[in-house]
This record gives sequence, structure tokens and C-alpha cells, in this order.
Amino acid sequence: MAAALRVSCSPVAARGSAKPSPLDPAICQPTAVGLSCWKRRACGPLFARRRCVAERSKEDPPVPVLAETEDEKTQPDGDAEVSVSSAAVIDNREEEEEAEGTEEEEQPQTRLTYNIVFVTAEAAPYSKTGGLGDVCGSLPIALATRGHRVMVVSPRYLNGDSDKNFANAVDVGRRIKIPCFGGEQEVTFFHEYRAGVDWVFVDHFCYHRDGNPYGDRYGAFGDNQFRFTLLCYAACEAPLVLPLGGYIYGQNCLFLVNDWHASLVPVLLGAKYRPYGVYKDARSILVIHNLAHQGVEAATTYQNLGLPSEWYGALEWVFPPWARTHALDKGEAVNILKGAIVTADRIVTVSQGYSWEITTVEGGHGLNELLSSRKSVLNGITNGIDVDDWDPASDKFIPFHYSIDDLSGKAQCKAALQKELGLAIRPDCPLIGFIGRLDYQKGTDLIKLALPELLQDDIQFIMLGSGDPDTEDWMRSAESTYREKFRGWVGFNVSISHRITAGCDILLMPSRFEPCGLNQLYAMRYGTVPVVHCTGGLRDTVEDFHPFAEEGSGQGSGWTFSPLSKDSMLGALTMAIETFREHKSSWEGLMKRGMSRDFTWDSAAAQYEQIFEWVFVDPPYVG
Ligand SMILES: Nc1ncnc2c1ncn2[C@@H]1O[C@H](COP(=O)(O)OP(=O)(O)O[C@H]2O[C@H](CO)[C@@H](O)[C@H](O)[C@H]2O)[C@@H](O)[C@H]1O
Repeated sequence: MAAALRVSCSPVAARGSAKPSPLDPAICQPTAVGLSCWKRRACGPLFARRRCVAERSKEDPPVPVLAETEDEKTQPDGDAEVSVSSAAVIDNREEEEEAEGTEEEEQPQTRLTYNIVFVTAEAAPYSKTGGLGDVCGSLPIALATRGHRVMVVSPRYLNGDSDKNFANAVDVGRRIKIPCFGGEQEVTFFHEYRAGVDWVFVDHFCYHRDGNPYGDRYGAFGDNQFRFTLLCYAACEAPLVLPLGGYIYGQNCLFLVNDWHASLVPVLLGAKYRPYGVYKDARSILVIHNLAHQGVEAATTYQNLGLPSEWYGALEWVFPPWARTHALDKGEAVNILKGAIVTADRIVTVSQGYSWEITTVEGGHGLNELLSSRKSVLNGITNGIDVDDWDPASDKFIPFHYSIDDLSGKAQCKAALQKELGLAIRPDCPLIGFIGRLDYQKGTDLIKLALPELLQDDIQFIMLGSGDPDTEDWMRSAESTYREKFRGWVGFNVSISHRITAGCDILLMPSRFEPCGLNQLYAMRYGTVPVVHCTGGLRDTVEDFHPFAEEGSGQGSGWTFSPLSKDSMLGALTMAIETFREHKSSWEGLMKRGMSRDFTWDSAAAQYEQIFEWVFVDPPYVG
């Protein structure tokens, strides 16, 4: 708290600093791209968009690159190179717009539209280790469909396997130099225009290595602070320097920064741009998908971030005495996520329940007091899901298709899954699934504890996950111990995750905490009944089963249990299993009520638009 207060009292940083950095916006030519330009015209989104682009081209010359490379400086045709790739992008864009144009009547209407810049460590299908990738792969599309101009900035991870994901992204021909970590780092940008969204990939050799976005089999990468600092600097430059589809986004944009990896963005806006009059009308919204990961590093790393010294308070973090390693340890650290909590103009979490939980000691991961102090700008919006990718009527990963009107394909999916896993093909035997990262958050230790007792019953259990090596080993050994009943699939495999979601009867989620949770939403859409710990987004989205409600026709889409204990989890599972076995019509009601729920992104996107309107009501954070 003290740190937060210190930040708000700090002078406007870097004003009058003697030597501007290469990223110094003072040398940037400000643009006049106004929000009004993107206001919905009566003539509809596509027309409005084209017209705005035309207006902008007259008003605003593209902003020059802030720190060009030697190559570009000496290359007279540097611009030509850019326009070649831009031209390709324009062509693609016009084709898509023409295709969309035929359905113009059906486009949802919004009052205001914005230039939105998502900054994220993952965006499916380019990169994904979990729910962050899903959300940043589909919410931008939903917002673009509603008329906003949307860019998503994430790293271009190359590890051999993932290279094909970026095959359609072309080099935009812009290079910038980022002053951080004791030198200048040159990054380039790749771009693909798909589904109405500008997907921008920041390229640097630190993103080219084996493993996932955060680490490999030896653990988290030691230079993650460096890798995501580059991402944040590059994301701040992207709207100013990238002529996407021929036109930059300009300064008056709205940054949606996701989790700690993107959390330097609002700090950079305040510390390195606004003092020079750039981004003075932009806003930033921090979207918290998981408060447990905060990007905490030793205080000495602050000097690597390229921030003015007077901004230290924004990131300052002091561990409580009990968390320090020795008597001389002062517990001093920097906390990147905290920086965004302090400096972002608004904060959104991915469910309403979680937005309250993070203000409590139990759910705040040490940031609860700071978050409580920002309650007036804190909201929760439950995630949607990609209902095209996750549709039992057309899913390309499942062997049989089905819908709420004809569930027969689900029974066939179950039999096919049992066969694929080498389990007995038995329609009457409850098949329970778990999908997720093997992490303390997901409560896999509780499954470990409960499994011997659970498997005394006549059930089958399939677990898919990767992460904690001990849990992976335990899954392998449990599979050999319970050969007839248990399968442990170690790894990250999207296709089998769809088949498990379709083939199981019950999906178990004993998460210790769950900001939203997507698997329970996928499960309900596939007629698979969720049994979940009553926390965060799980509590918000799974309605408890009441067999006698609605004049006996029943209510609810699953079971929630609390407290988080073996016995309460087994109690809920027992009720689910008995209902599956003994009360077929109740079970069908549970399935159908889940399948009929609306989890589309459209309603979540409309709620985000409300937050967008609010964020522009107050002035932006200036330090
Ligand atoms: N081994 C595996 N193989 C294939 N697919 C796998 C897999 N392990 C996980 N997945 C997939 O990864 C996604 C996980 O999403 P979640 O929302 O459940 O969790 P996560 O904790 O990553 O996300 C965080 O961000 C999201 C988004 O906001 C929040 O919903 C969530 O609560 C928060 O913890 C799902 O699409 C799931 O199918």
C-alpha cells in the first residue's frame, strides 16, 4: 500500500530528462487519429470503417519509425519494402471485407468503436498453453466483428513445431531498437490479417527456442523478464509505427494488457510517452487472468527495464519477513503485475466472483489491499468461448457429431474414447475426465488423494495434463496400478482434449482457485456434466442441480462442492454418479440445460464495451 501511495505522489516522470532515449516519443511526430474517427456512422460498420480509413489518410501521415536500424536508414527503398507487405495485407483485408459485406445486415451494432491493442504472451491458434491463449485468440475477433479496429501483439515463438503457426505472417519491414537490459535490442514485426483482426508478432531471437512460451522441461526460462519487457516496448510502438492495411492505429488507442507479461505497458505509457505528449488520450485496461503469476524479480533488475528511476515505486515490492530467505534479506523486489495494477486506467478480471476474491486475503496473492484500493475501477466479466471451435455438431477432432436435439452421437463419442484409451467399452459405466495444467491451482493433489477411494466404485477416469513433473510421474504410475479404470495422458494435446470433452459423462475441476475456467464451459456445451470446486468463475458458471425445482423438471447444470476437501469432492462425485446411473431423465435434463447455455463471446464483448466507455470518462494515469 505504501508503495502505491508513493507512486501516485511521484512527479511526472522523466520530464526534462536530459537525454531522450531512442524510444523517446519526443522525437515522434504526434498524430491526430481521433476516437471520433471510429465512431459508428449510420451507414454501418464496414462503410464507416472504409470512410474513416480514407479520412485518416488525408489527415495523418504515418508516424516515422522512432529508432530505425542502420539498414533502413541507408536503404532508400525502405518504405517501398513496407508498402509491398502492406499492399498484400490490404488485398487480403478487402477480400475479407467483401465477403463480410454480404452479411452486413447481421453485424451487431455498437455505439462507439475503438482502436484496440491487445498485448498478450499467448494468442491461439498461434500460441497457447492454456486459457489465456484461448481468450486472446477469440475475444479480439468478437470485438472486431462488432466494429472495432483490433490489433493483437504477441511474440513470434519459433521452436520447430510452432513455426507453421506463423506461416501466413509477413515481415512488415519495420525495425525498432528498444533501450533496455544495458543495450539496444532490435525487434521486428510480422503481421497477419485474419478474421478482421491484425495479428502482430514481435520477432526477436529470444523467442526462438525449444519449449513453450514460458519455459521448457528444466523449468521457467531465466530471461522471461527480458522477453516480456521487449514485448511491452514493442506493443507500445506498434500502433505508432506499423502501417497495417496501409494505416497506423495512431495514439488514441485502448490497450488491453493481459496478465503480468504485458503489465509494463501502462507503466511505459505513463513513464515514457505521456510526459512527451504521446498517448496522452490513450487508455489502458489490465485484464487479470491469473493473479498467481506476477513477474516478481530481484529489485536490482529494475535498472534493466529502461524506466526512469523515479518510477521505481510503481513496481516496488517488499516481501513480508516470513517470506525472506535470510536475516539480511530485505525482501526488496520488483513486481511487474503490481505496476499495472497501480497504473492501468481500469482493471478487469475474467469473472465477477474472481474480481471479489482477489480483494480478499485468501485470494489476493499479497495484492489484495492494493486491489481493494482500486475497487472503483475493478470489474469482472465472465469469459466466453469460441463456439465454432467448440461445437459438438461440427468439431473436427471428434469422431461423431451431435446436438441438443439428437444426443446419440455423444454415446458414440464415449464408446470411441473408451476404445481409443483401451478401456472397456461400457455405455453404463460413468466416465469421468480431467483436463488441465498440472499445477497447484488445479487441485490435482486432491485427485491424487481421492483416487484410490473413487476407483473402488465402478467408474472409469481419464486425466489429460502436463506440468508438474511429480504429478506427471504419478499419472503414469496410477495408470499401471489401475489398468482397468484409469488413464493418465501426459502432454498437451488439443485434439484429445476435444475427444475427452465429448466422450466423458462428467468433467471434474477441483481447482483451488479459478479466475474463470474454460473447461467447464466447453464441457457444458458438449453435454458433459461439470463437478467443480465452488470458487471464482466455476461458482459463477456452474449452477447446482436441484432435481425438484421447476415443478419437478429440475434445474442446474452440474455440482459445485465446498470446502475443497477429499470428502466434499467425493460427495459431489457420488451424487453425480448416482444420478447418471439411476435417474436417466434427470441426467438428460442436466446435459441439455448445460448445452443450451449461451457462452458466446458476443455477450462478454458487449460488457467489455461498457468498460471501454467508462475508461474514457476519467483522465488517464499520468503518475
Ligand atoms: N494438456 C492439455 N492438452 C490440451 N489442452 C489443454 C491441456 N491443458 C489445458 N488445456 C486447455 O487449456 C485451456 C485451459 O483453460 P483454463 O481456463 O481452464 O485454464 P488456465 O488456468 O490455463 O487459464 C487462466 O486464464 C483463463 C482465461 O481467462 C481462465 O479461464 C482461467 O481461470 C485462468 O486460470 C483449455 O482450453 C484447455 O482445454
